[in-house]
Amino acid sequence: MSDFSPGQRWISDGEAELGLGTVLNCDARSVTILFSASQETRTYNTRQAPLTRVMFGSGDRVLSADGWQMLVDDSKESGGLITYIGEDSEGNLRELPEAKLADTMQFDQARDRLLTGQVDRNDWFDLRFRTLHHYQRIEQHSALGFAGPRIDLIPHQLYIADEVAGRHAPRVLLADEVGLGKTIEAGLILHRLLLTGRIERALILVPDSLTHQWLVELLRRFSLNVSLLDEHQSQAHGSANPFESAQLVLASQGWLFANIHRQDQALASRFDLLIVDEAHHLDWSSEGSGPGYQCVEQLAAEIPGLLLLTATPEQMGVESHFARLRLLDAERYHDIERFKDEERHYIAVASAIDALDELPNAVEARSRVEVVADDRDSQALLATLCNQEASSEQQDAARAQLRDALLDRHGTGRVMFRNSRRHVGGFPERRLHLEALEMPSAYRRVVRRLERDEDYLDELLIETGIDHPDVLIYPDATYRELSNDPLNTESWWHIDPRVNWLLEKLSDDSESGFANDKVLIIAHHRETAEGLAEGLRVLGGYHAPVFHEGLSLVERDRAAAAFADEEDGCQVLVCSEIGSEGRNFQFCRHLVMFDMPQHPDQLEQRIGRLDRIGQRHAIELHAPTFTGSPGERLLRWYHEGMDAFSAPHGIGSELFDAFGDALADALLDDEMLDEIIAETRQMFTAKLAERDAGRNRLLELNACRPTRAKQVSDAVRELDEDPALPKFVERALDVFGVDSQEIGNGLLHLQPSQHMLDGLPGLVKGEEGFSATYSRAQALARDDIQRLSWEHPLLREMMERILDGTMGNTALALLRHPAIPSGRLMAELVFRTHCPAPKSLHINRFLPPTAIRVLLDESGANLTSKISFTGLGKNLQKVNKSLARDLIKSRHDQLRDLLTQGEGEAERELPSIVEAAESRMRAQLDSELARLTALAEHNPAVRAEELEALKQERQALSDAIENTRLRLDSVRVVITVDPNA
Ligand SMILES: Nc1ncnc2c1ncn2[C@@H]1O[C@H](COP(=O)(O)OP(=O)(O)OP(=O)(O)O)[C@@H](O)[C@H]1O
Repeated sequence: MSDFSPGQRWISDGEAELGLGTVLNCDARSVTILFSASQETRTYNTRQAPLTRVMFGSGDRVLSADGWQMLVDDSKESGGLITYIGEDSEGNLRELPEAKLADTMQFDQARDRLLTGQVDRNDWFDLRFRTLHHYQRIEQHSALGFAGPRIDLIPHQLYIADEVAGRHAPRVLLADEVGLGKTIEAGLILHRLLLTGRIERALILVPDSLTHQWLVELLRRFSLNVSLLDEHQSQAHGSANPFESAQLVLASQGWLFANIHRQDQALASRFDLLIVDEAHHLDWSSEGSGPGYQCVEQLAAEIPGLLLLTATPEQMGVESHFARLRLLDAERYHDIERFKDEERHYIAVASAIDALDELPNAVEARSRVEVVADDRDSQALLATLCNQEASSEQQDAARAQLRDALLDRHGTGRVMFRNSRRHVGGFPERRLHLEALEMPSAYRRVVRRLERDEDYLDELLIETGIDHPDVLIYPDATYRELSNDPLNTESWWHIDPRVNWLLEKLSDDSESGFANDKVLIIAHHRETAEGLAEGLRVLGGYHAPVFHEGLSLVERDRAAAAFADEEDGCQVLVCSEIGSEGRNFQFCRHLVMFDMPQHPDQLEQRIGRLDRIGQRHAIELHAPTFTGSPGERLLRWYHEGMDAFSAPHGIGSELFDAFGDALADALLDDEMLDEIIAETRQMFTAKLAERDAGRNRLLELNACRPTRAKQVSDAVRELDEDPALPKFVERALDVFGVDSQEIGNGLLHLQPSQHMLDGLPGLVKGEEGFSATYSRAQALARDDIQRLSWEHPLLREMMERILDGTMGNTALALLRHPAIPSGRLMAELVFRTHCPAPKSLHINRFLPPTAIRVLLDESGANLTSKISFTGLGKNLQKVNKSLARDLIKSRHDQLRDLLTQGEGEAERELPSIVEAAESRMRAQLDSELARLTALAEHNPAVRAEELEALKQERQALSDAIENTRLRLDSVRVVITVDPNA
C-alpha cells in the first residue's frame, strides 16, 4: 500500500464510477477521499483501503479540470504529489499538477483500468469472454425471443409469431378460433420484438375482465412485467402523463374508452406497439362507430405496430369486420365491395393450390393452376412440377415453392391469421346433452298468451322493458320484470325446473352426474347468474361463486381462483355471458348452458372457455330447455340449422345476419321455424363448401405453413438443448455469488449467498431464492418452478451487466509452465466490435458484439492461433490483488506497448468480420425485399411504406455495419513463474 498525502489522486477499486478521488486528509490509521464528481466522501482504513493510486505515464491522454487535454510525456514528483508534463492539443508544452486533473475522468475502459492498476478476478475475466461469445451466438439465433417463454411449442403459434415479428411495424389481426392461443401468439410477438430491440414500449388494451389474466400470463409465461393502469393509479401520477410511467402498460378497455382525457394522454405517450384483445367489441357501422372503435382508430394512427385479437371477427357483422381491417391499413381497406370481389377471386387460388397435389399425374389439374399462375416465376415452377423428366425431389420443391407463392397472393391472409381446430387438429370431442324439461306454469302462462294474442308481445315489451327477442328467450328475466303479477311472488329460481335439474346433477355421482367434477355454468344475464347462485346455495347448500361484468376485477379474479383451485376450490362457477369472455377454464370439462345466447359467435365463445389448448377430456355440453319454448326453438336452430355444438365453423355470424330477424319472428311458431332451419341448413352447407374452397381455406393455409413452423420449433429446441447453457449458468452464478444446489429430479435451487452482487432479478439477499429447471416440460407441468434459458431475466441481467459494465475487463494471472522461463509476460487482449446503430434496427442479428482475441508475448509475437483461450485458462493461477498491482506497475511501459500493438493486430481482422456481416445482411434483406416487391405485384395487402421501410432499413444497416469500430473490451496479463517454485 502506498503512503497517502493530501492532494493525491486515487480511485476506488470497487466503485470506479465515483470518478477520480482526492485525498482530503490522512493519518496512520485512516484516509478520507473526496470524489467530487459524484459528491461522495469516503473514509477508509489505510491498511485495507480498496484504492488505487492514479499515475499516468508517457503516451497517456489526460483531461484537466479546465477542460484541456494533455498527451503526457513525462512527470515529476514533489512531496508525494505528481506533476505531469506534456503537450496540449495545440502542441504547447504544459505542466499539469495532479490536483488539477478533471474529477470527471472515467477509468472504466479496460486500458485505463489496467494501467491504473485495477484488476478484477481471473474468473470474472473468464466469464466475460464466454459471455461475449455466447451473446454473439444467441443474438444471431433465429429462435431469439421464442426460446424463453414458458409455453408448449405449438406450430401454428410459432409460425404466426415468426411471420409477424419479422415484419416492420407489424399490423395484423390474430383471429384464431377461440382458445387456440391468440394471447400466447401476441405474447410471443411482443417478447421477440422487445428482446430484439425492435420495440421498446407497448400498450395493451383488454376487456376489464381479462386484465388480471393478461397480467399473470405475461408474467408467468413470458417473464414480462407489465404495469396495470387504471384511474386510481393514474391519479397518483398527478399532472404527469401516467402512460409514461412504464415500458409496458396494460389497461382496461372499459376505462380508457370512456375517458377522453386519458386517451389524449395515451396518444401523447409514444408507444411502438398497440395490442387490443377481443377486438370484435370495437363496433362500427355505417351510422357511426362506437367509442372503442374511435379510441383505437386514433391510437392506431399514431402507433406503428398494431395487433388486434379476436376469435370471432365477424360477430358484429361483416362491415364491422371490414372496419377493423381498416384500422390495420386504412388505404387498403376503404372499399368493402372491392374487398368482397377480391375475396371471391381467391376461390380460384384455393382451387389451384389443391390442384398442386394432383400434379403431375392429373393433367386437367394443370389448367386450374395456370389460371392464377400468371407470372414467369410461377410458370417456370409449374413447368418443373409437370415435367415428367424432373426428379421427384425437384417436383416436390417446385410444388412447395409454388404453393407458397400462390398463398402469398392472398391479400387478407397477410394481415389476418385464422387457425381452426379442423386445420390444427388434435382437439377433444364435444358432446351435447340435451335435457328437455317441462315449462313451469308461470313461464307457460306468458308463452301461451303470446301464442294466442298477437298484440300481447308489444304489451309485454313495454311492461317488462326487455327487448325482443330476449323477452321470449329468457323466461326468468321476463318473470323477474313481471314481479307485480300476484302470481309471481316467489323468486324465479324457486319455480324454475332448471335449478332442480342442476341440483340433482350436482349430487349425482354416476357417470352422467357432476358430483365428481367441476362445472362451469353460463347464463346470458348477470341477474340470472346471481339468482342461480343464490338458488344453489339456498336449495342445495352449494357455494357457487358468481362471475359477471358487474363485479370488480378483484372480485372476479377471486371467483375464478376459487373455482380453479384443484384441492379446496368450488365445484361450480356461475358466469354471465360477457363476464366470462376470454377466460381460461380448460381444467373443467362440463359446461352447462343455462340458456342460449342469441348470437352463434357468443355460443362459440361460451364453449371456448373449456375447449382450449390444455383441455384433456371430451367436452360435455349440457343444455336444459323447456319443451315447446322459444329457448328450445333457438337451440334447435343452432343444432339443426348449423351444427353449432359439434365444432366451430366460423359461419355462424353470416347465418345470423341472414336469418337472425326471421328467426326472432319464428320463436313462437314451429312451422315457420322448420322453414328457417331448412333454409339455414341449406345456406350453411353451401357456405361450408365455399369456406373449404375459398377464403377461409386460404386463410387457414396461410395461418400456418408447416415447413416454416417446423423450422421455428426446431430452432427453439436447439436452444432448449444447448449444452453450453448449464455450464455458463454454473460459472455465472458462481461469479455473481448465487449458490446453486441440485435438489433432485433435474431441479436446481438458486439462493443468494452473502456475497451476492445486488440487483439480480428474483434474488434478494437473505431471502430464499427459487427453484429452476432447464426442462421445458417440467416447467410447464409445475408453475412453482422457473425455467432457465438464455432468455431468462436472470441470465439476461447477468450478461448485460457483464457486457455493459467493467466487470472482469482486467485481470492478472500466473502461468506455471515447464517450457516457458519464469518472469515472462503475455497480454491476452479481447477486442469487441461496436456498431453504432439505433436499437430498433436490431443490428445484432448480423453483427452482434464480436470478440477478437489477441495473445501477445512480451516481444510482441502473436501467439493467438497457438494457444487457445481454454488451453491457456486451464494452466492459470490466480494472484492476490496487491501483488497483481505491483506486477502491473513494474511492467507498465511494456504493457502500454503491447496494448497498442494488439490494437493493430485486431484491426487487421476487422474488415473480414464487417464484410461477412454485410453479406449476411444483404443475403437476407435483398431476398426479403425481392420477395416483398414481387409479392406487392400480386398482393394488395403489402403496404407501400413496408417496402420503403425495408429499403431504408437495408441502407441504415449497411451504413451502420460500415461504421463498425473496434474497442478493447478486456485484457488479461499473464506472468510466467517457475513451476518448481
Ligand atoms: N403454447 C402454449 N403452451 C401452453 N399453454 C398454452 C399455449 N397456447 C395456449 N395455451 C393455453 O391455452 C389457453 C388458451 O390460450 P389463449 O388464451 O391464448 O387463447 P385465445 O385464442 O386468446 O382464447 P380466446 O379466444 O378465448 O380469447 C390459455 O390457458 C393458454 O395459457
